[in-house]
Amino acid sequence: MGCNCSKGTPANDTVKETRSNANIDKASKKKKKKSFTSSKANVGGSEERASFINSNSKEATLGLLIPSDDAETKKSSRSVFQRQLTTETRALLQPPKMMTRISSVSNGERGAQVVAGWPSWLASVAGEAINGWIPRKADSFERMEKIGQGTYSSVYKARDLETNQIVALKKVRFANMDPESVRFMAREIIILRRLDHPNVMKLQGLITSKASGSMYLVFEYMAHDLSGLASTPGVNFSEAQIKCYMKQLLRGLEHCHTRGVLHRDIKGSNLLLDSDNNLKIADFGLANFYYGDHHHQKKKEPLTSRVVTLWYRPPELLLGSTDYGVTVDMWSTGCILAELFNGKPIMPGRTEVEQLHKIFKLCGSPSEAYWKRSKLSHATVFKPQKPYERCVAETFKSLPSSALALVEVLLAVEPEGRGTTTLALQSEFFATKPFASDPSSLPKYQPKKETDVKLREEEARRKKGTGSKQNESKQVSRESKAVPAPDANAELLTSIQKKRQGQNNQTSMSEKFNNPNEDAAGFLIEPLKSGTGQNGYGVSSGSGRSPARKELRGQRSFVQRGAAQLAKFSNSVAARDASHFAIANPRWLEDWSQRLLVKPKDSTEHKESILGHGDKTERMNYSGPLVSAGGNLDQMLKEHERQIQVAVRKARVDKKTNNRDDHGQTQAFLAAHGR
Ligand SMILES: Nc1ncnc2c1ncn2[C@@H]1O[C@H](COP(=O)(O)OP(=O)(O)OP(=O)(O)O)[C@@H](O)[C@H]1O
Repeated sequence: MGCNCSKGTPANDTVKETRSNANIDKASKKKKKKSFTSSKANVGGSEERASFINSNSKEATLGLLIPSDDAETKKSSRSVFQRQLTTETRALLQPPKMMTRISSVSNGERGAQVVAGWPSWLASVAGEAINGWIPRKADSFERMEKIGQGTYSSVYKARDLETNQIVALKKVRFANMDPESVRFMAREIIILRRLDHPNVMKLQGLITSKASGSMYLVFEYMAHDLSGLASTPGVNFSEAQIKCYMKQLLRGLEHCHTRGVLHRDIKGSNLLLDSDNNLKIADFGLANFYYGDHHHQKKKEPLTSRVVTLWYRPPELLLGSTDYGVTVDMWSTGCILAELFNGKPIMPGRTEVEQLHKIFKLCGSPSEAYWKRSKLSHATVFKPQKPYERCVAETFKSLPSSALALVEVLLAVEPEGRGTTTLALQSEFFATKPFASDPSSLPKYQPKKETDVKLREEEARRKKGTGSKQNESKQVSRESKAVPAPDANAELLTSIQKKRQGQNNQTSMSEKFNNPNEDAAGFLIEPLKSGTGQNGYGVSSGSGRSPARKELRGQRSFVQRGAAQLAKFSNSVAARDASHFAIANPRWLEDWSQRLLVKPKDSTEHKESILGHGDKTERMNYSGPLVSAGGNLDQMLKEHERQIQVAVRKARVDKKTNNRDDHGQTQAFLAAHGR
């Protein structure tokens, strides 16, 4: 039989309530007695010390050191990158284990932070995120090329001159130190500092200067991401390899959940791989703390439902749930598992409505009992009149039975059925042959990330002289590699960005990010040189001779190459089955019709506050209705369908005239909807 994780509850995902802010205050009082002296750290690791002299004892109490209680870190011979307080002081300053809000620190503490080199704007707004750490200096890194562009950050490759290690620097810039965006970043930092696991990206340090309005998060450099790797022509994952990646993902997630953290944006491009195939969960920009079920005594604060990239977003979030837990990450994990076998994303929806429809078509619609007990805010509109049958088994009949059993559990349409990471790790999938490969036994791949794929495609297009506009080509490449549109979860983030931009209307943020001079401020810039192989990443190294290769050859490959292409535009959108949806509440009808058709351009949409909780009121804002209020859902969906068809026809014409590839259909559709 399949795995035994169908009835799990998040029992293992508990977190202990630990220290209170009182401890932090205590620590801050201690700190007040101390003063800094500067002393240059030696290059080379363990001997390095940034002195922090206790004025009484003259003892060095602050060192550049590996957390001494971190066996894992030591074992992996990671050197240390962030100057930290001693173990004792650090323990006192640790963020509380179950923290749901970003609390401010005392004036004394803030003062100490400023003395330590943090800018006061940061210390005052995000004191807790930087507690116990002192900033690294930009000039202790040699900055190399830009390797990624996120929604609110740019990522650079760099060399840490103190350790000679290659790192990734994630640059977050704040327009006028906007407190809200600083707090968002602080939440990410606090969460990252809470986590310490080989399968979770470790925050190694922070770079800032007193003057600059930006900040860099320092991470270990990772050569690949799972999404980019999976879509590489010629790369076929074996079952043992898929198990290897899934095991690491589940272990990393188990750690997050145990520490009370929901990732809320699990997708292939956020699963980074080093050259030895070690997987780390990255990008905690949407992550938040949550209360497990055992915290009933505490009033649960609502969470926002506008998280998780659309293709990986579970039905309850699409239905407006604000009371959820680890099960949202379990759903995304199920999508990834099926995708790895399938060779392409399994539910590439373009709108929330279409996404929900795809989910119902594949996973069936929830039971009557679920609709009743869940009281989801959008249920009145989206409860189908006739239930949808589940067809996961038929759809994925080529999967090994133990894999299918796990997919069935993880993609349970009702969240309670999805179990936990711990249960998934105990499932038959991991207990049956072929067992998960050891990461280091897998082939070494050329460095290749989703962003590399995009860049390469854009470059190829430029060479071909297709003359397509930049943003169009971005969409093509995104679609062509079956990567979800980045604005699929932009609802939450656009407002942050808008805020930043709004307060700095001379130059757009992206212009600033792309200005090499501005970006380079304070860094030693790498001299132009060829051959990055010395940096120790992915060189295809005769892996054909390795035992892993033999093992791979003997195994079935599940990745259908052609499938890694564009999830092609299809007319079978929500409109097809519009009649399934009950139309009960005209207000929701109106909201959803607008949501379906209108890009939330000027949106201050339903957005969780930085304290980690949703707004008390359901609030959605739109740029303006495209359908008249009071229209019925059938009409609205028909209109949607019509617009899509017009867009498709237009794309076909464009394709002929512009000699573009067939991804143009999607571009045209996106363009028609103002995306
Ligand atoms: N440690 C790392 N090593 C190598 N590349 C990285 C690393 N961290 C991030 N990147 C690259 O930078 C890109 C953006 O990073 P990240 O996803 O953390 O930023 P973000 O602004 O939160 O992005 P998003 O818009 O996806 O939420 C990633 O897609 C990834 O390719």
